[in-house]
Formats: sequence, structure tokens, C-alpha cells
Amino acid sequence: MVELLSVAQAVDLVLGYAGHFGTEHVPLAEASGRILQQSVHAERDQPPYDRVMMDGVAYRYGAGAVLGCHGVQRAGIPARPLPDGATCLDVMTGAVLPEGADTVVPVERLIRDGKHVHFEAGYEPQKGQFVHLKGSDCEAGHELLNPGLRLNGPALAVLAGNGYPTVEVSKVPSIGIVATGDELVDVVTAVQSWEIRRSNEYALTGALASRGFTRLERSVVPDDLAETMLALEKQLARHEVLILSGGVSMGQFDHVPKALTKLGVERVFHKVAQRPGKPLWFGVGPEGQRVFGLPGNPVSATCCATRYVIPMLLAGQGVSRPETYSVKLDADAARVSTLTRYLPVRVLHDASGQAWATPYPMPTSGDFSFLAATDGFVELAPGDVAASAGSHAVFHGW
Ligand SMILES: Nc1nc2c(c(=O)[nH]1)N[C@H]1C(S)=C(S)[C@@H](COP(=O)(O)OP(=O)(O)OC[C@H]3O[C@@H](n4cnc5c(N)ncnc54)[C@H](O)[C@@H]3O)O[C@H]1N2
Ligand code: MOO
Repeated sequence: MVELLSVAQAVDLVLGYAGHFGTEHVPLAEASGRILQQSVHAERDQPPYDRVMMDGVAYRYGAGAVLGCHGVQRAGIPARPLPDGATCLDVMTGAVLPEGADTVVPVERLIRDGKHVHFEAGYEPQKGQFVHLKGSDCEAGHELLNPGLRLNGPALAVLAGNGYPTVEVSKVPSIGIVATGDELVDVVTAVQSWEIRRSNEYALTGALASRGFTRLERSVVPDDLAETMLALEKQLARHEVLILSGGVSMGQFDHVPKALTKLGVERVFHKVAQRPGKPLWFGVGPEGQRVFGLPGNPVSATCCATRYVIPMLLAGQGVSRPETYSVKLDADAARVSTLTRYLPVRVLHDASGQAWATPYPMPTSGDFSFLAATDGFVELAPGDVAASAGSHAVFHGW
């Protein structure tokens, strides 16, 4: 018997074909969720000037307990000098610290008497208080963001705050999702007792779109070799990545591997030592298209998308942070002696921050009605001894 490829071997093969989807420049307002592909540097010192942090007065520390106050330093104007004969200026939060001043006293601590102010009884300012010093947040030229980051609100703020109106990000690949199976009907069509509704393409759409892969086209092919070939030829011409579901096991109408091979898609592997998802097929098209033949059973398709398709797409975009993390099992979990097991779990964090995974075993890979109660799966290496409660496992989120 030919030994099956291990999960690690199969993942390595898939990632070896990840390549790079290229980059493009997009306006900042459209960059949310995209993957940064440039270094971002501080345009200037931050803050760019000694900045007043409280509404109040600015004065030179030690100038006395009663201060002459003859003017205002508002935000948005250059630094004013302390006027002759005056020892302080009214200042507003965000203003430049007036020339000659080094300390700010908030308005709540001041008692005003005409053009003079004094501090409330017992108040002792610290020298330099409430002044946000130039360059104390970061220095001009400092690298603030690195390639591979998914742009979130704080990252967009850094880009805006440092004068980047457009940003170089990874291109989003064009992805074709192809369902096969004569028993399948659309979500809007009346369904017969011998038919089932197609759902895998929506499981895939959810997983992809939530990670920013929104250039998706869904299509369907019947269980017929000639029609499968026609449809797949068209899809190969239109997309950089194809994700098929169904038609990859041993049935008489499982035409997908044959059709792909005939179309010049080179098989990289077929079948992996895993449950669910053993019949997984992966190949590379004549133009470098990455083609996944996911097993049709819904839990298999979802697990294989999570373990192979998403990591390949993220690698192809140059994403730097892994999505997986370590959890502790909160119950014993049986292994499969010769296969890696993907066990659906729900993850909760306890008060100490520890992530605990509660197993939700699905009786078969066709049982997906309760999969939405889970957050992802833990991966259990092949073996005969159960993984015990309290032991660590790697978690992959849906
Ligand atoms: N003799 C063997 N039979 C099977 C084997 C095997 O090794 N030897 N492997 C089994 C395993 S494991 C799986 S998983 C399935 C995979 O089969 P296919 O990829 O060929 O998928 P289909 O037969 O087309 O469908 C399987 C199952 O999934 C349902 N399905 C398919 N597409 C969708 C969709 N888009 N949405 C919802 N459900 C879908 C389909 O109706 C079937 O019930 O093969 C085993 N057989
Ligand atoms: O592994 Mo299939 O992928 O279980 O039903």
C-alpha cells in the first residue's frame, strides 16, 4: 500500500506554490483589511513640536506664584514668545508650547484675578508637566509599520498621520469557487427529497471574504466529464486560484481529477493522511493557477479550506502573522491511529487569558448543522493514545 502524504508534507507542498499575488497602490480610505507591502516611516518627529497637553497656562517654571498673563497661545499657530513683562500665556490643548515656557498648569488649578493668575492653595507644579516633548513618541525616519501587516484602524491612522495618501498593498487574487454534484440545488430553488442544497460555496465564501478575499466567482458543474472540462477550462482562464468541492473520491462520477489533468493541471498530490479530508486534491495549472479539489462533505471541505487554502492565500499575500495559536483541551480527545484528526472545538478564554478548547466531535464529515457552534478545529497528530484534558493543541480558526 502506498503511504499517504502527511499533513505537514501536504501543507509544505501547497505553501511551496503560494508564490506572490503582486502588489498595487490603493487610496488610504480603501486600504482597511488589506495587507501592507511597504515600509512606513515617520514623516517627522512625533509630536513635531513641544505640545501643550492641558488647557491652562504655560509659564517658565520658578517664575513665582503669581503670573502675569497677557495673551493666548491657541492651537494651529506658530509658537508665540512670552510677552515682555508677562510670565505666562493662556494655552489650549494641542497648541505649540510658547517660546520661553517649559511647564503647563491646568485651568482647574488656577485662580484668576484680572490679568494675573495664581495657583490654588497647596498646588505645586512639577517642572515640565503637561508638555508632550517633540520627538518623544517617535523620531523622524523611524520605521513604524512593516510589510505583511493587515491594515487596521491604528495602522491607517499611522499612515494618515505620516503623510501617506496611498499605500502599497498585496493584490487580492481572483478566486473561482466551483461546486460539483448532480444532487445539489441552489439556495433559492425548490428542493426535492433526493436533493440537497449547495452549501460548501458559502462556507468557502465566508472563510475567504472574512479575510479580505472578496474577488470571488461561484459556479456549478454537473457530474459529467465533458461539461466539467468545459466549465473548468473557462474557470482556469478567469482565475488565479480555483477551489472545487466534491467529485474527488472514488465514485463513478467523480470526474474532477481526470478533467483537471486533461486540462493540463499538474497534480501535486491526491489524498492526505487526515480525517476528515482524506481525498484532498491539489494541483497547479498551465499558467500557475493553484487548484484545490476539496472533498465534498461539508466538514471536510471546511477543514481543508482552513488548513490548506487559507494559509496558501495568506502566504501569497505576504501576511506576516500566523492565524493559529495554542490552546488547552478541556476534555480528553481521541486520536486516529494513522491519520491526523481535525476536531472541531469551541474556544473560551479563562480569567488568566488561557484559551480552552471544548471538543464538538461531528459524527461524520457530512454533519455540519452544528459546526457554526464551533470556532475552528484543533489538530491532533496520529496516534493510539487519546490527547488528554489539559494538554496543548494547535488551533485553526474557521
Ligand atoms: N470508496 C470510497 N468512497 C469514498 C471515499 C473513499 O476513500 N473511498 N472517501 C470518502 C470521503 S472521506 C469523502 S470526504 C467523500 C468525498 O467525496 P467527493 O469529494 O467525491 O464528494 P462528493 O461525492 O461529490 O460529495 C460528498 C458529499 O458531500 C456533499 N456535497 C458535495 N458538494 C457539496 C456542496 N457544494 N454543498 C453541500 N454538500 C455538498 C454531497 O452531497 C455528498 O453527500 O467521499 C467518500 N467516499
Ligand atoms: O474525510 Mo471525508 O473527508 O471524511 O468524509
